[in-house]
Amino acid sequence: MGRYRVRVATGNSAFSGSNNQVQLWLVGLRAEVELGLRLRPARGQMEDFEVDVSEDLGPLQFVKLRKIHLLIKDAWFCNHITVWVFEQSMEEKEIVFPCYRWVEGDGIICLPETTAWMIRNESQGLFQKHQEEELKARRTLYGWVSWKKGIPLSVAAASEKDLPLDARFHEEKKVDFERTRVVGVTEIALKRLYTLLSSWNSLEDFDQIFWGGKSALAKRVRLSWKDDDFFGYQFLNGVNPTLLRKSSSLPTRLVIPPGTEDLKAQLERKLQEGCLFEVDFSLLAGIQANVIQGERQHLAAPLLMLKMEPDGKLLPMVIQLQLPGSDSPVPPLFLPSDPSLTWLLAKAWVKNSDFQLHELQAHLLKTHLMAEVFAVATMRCLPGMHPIFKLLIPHLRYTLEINTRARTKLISNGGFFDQAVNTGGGGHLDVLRRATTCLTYRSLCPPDDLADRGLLGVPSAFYAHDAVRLWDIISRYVQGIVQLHYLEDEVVRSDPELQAWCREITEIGLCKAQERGFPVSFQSRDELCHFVTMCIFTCTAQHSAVNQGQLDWYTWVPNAPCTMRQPPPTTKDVTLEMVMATMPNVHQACIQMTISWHLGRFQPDMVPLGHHKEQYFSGPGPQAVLNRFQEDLYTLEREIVARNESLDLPYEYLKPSRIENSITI
Ligand SMILES: CC/C=C\C[C@@H](/C=C/C=C\C/C=C\C/C=C\C/C=C\CCC(=O)O)OO
Ligand SMILES: [Fe+2]
Repeated sequence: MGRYRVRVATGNSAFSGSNNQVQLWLVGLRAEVELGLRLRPARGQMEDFEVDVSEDLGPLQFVKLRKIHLLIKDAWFCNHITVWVFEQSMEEKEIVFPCYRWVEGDGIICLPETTAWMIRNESQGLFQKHQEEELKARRTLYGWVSWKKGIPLSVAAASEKDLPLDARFHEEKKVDFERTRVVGVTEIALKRLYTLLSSWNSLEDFDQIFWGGKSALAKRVRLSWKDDDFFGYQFLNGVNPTLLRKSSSLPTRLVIPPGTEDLKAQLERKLQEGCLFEVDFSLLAGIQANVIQGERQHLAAPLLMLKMEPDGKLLPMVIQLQLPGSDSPVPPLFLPSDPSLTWLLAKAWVKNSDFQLHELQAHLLKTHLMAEVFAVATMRCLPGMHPIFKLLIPHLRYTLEINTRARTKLISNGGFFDQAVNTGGGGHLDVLRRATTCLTYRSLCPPDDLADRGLLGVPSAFYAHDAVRLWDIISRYVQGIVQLHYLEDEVVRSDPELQAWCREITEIGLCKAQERGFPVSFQSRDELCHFVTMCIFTCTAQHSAVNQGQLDWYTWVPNAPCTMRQPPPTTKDVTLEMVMATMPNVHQACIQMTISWHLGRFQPDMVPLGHHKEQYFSGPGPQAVLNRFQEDLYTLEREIVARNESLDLPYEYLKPSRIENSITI
């Protein structure tokens, strides 16, 4: 018995309130009581009321709530219920029941109090029963589907409309996304009209469409894209810093033609000096090129060799556009000393190839699709009261919807890849399949990946430096939360939901990825922390590193052509006509500009890394861990700002204030 003050907190997004009435129960260890209220929750409001309860409820464990509609169902977004307990001769006690979900229909929803997982063994099985019922319902809502064979599984949803309401964009996000889509459609139409009667036979003609959404750096790209140091810089700190690696030997595919022995000597000297680097696009070899409006497109599988200069500049030394083969046992090598248009076209082929592997491997597969596997497995295996659910859920916001939209608009039949990209038309799916077969756990963990690629400690590798710093900061945050909940390794080993989550990711979502280093169980807190750190890093920092740069590096189309309309050159005699016949046409270039702007622009409702408002945990312990996380991020922010001040090209993509807390675009 005692007096209770109850606070009902409603979400702040549009339509979060409800005209339906809400009924509440307090459920204690010894009894439960219906509060007899009929509340109409209002958007953004916290509504308090007090009740005297005659029964002895015992320690509160749940709040149950139900929305009652007379005529019209009106969904309600409940943030949380907070209860203050006034008991005789005891100071007031605050108990929080997190929700952060839509309440639809008229079913009863059970909200465990925030520390339930820690006391689950003393609750006469009440929490266990709740967890089982919750996961049963979630497994019905969140199903797996194989969208295309040979790539990670996705959420079962033909379009975003099929997703559960809790996975959908909130109104503000949806309106913004649709508005910019309309802007994009309009922009493409206007550019087509504007260029209908104009020429398209010089590189400067791309200026005719170089308006609309673009950044200051995009304007710099337009001026500097032909420069070799600007070209090389992008493999270190551009939109795709994932392919560059330090050479440990001359690649076997690099067949040196007779008469170019001095090139071989230069390469070997740079190798000996430890400053030879390479980017190998062999993954593209043999991929079927797209046919766009009846016009066959073309693909290459380049190898690029670069040298790291003492001043930190990375300069291209040689480009081989195709693998040696029976029809071309000694493919031509293109050099900086070649005629300028020849060398420019060879570099354009490298950047077109980089566009393919960036968008499909680094961006879609290694961030979006990985995050989707984490999201579906989390919803299917971890109950809301589980500490790893609480840790991860803020980093999974909106991901299922943006990925579903990508599958229906970008990489679908007739989508933008089919309309304007030379791996479109089905080749893009083969690239995804090949990339999936070489997707290792190590490649998703920067300390391992950058060590394997020889990029640790390289002064001008700003992505590498910032990625390792962020990994360490996120790792400390994860360890802080894990150590509050798993007091020893045995607790990890004996947590059935956690072990099921691990298996569901590796064996189901990633289609038996244990052969590529992914775990099928966690044997220690360290193993758990490493994996969860990888999840959060992938969903936040890594996506920021490979998504934001689309606006900067892809809107000046010649810097990263989305398609190539003629075969790669086999001689050094390249004319401007050949270059312009190869580069994307007006329509393809307009699509590239618009999509790059749409996907790379700053999201208006973005939540910066570590600054989500939802409070899934309560108490001083978790709050101190989150505070430390935010402090560490702020320290890194200041470090990066200070470093960037001395740079001609500041590296901004891993500035914590620019990293979104989840993959939403
Ligand atoms: C290869 C894709 C890489 C990563 C996925 C990407 C997510 C994209 C998700 C949705 C984008 C879908 C469509 C774009 C929407 C509008 C574009 C604007 C205008 C297009 C004109 C038109 O609609 O005809 O990560 O960011
Ligand atoms: Fe993205």
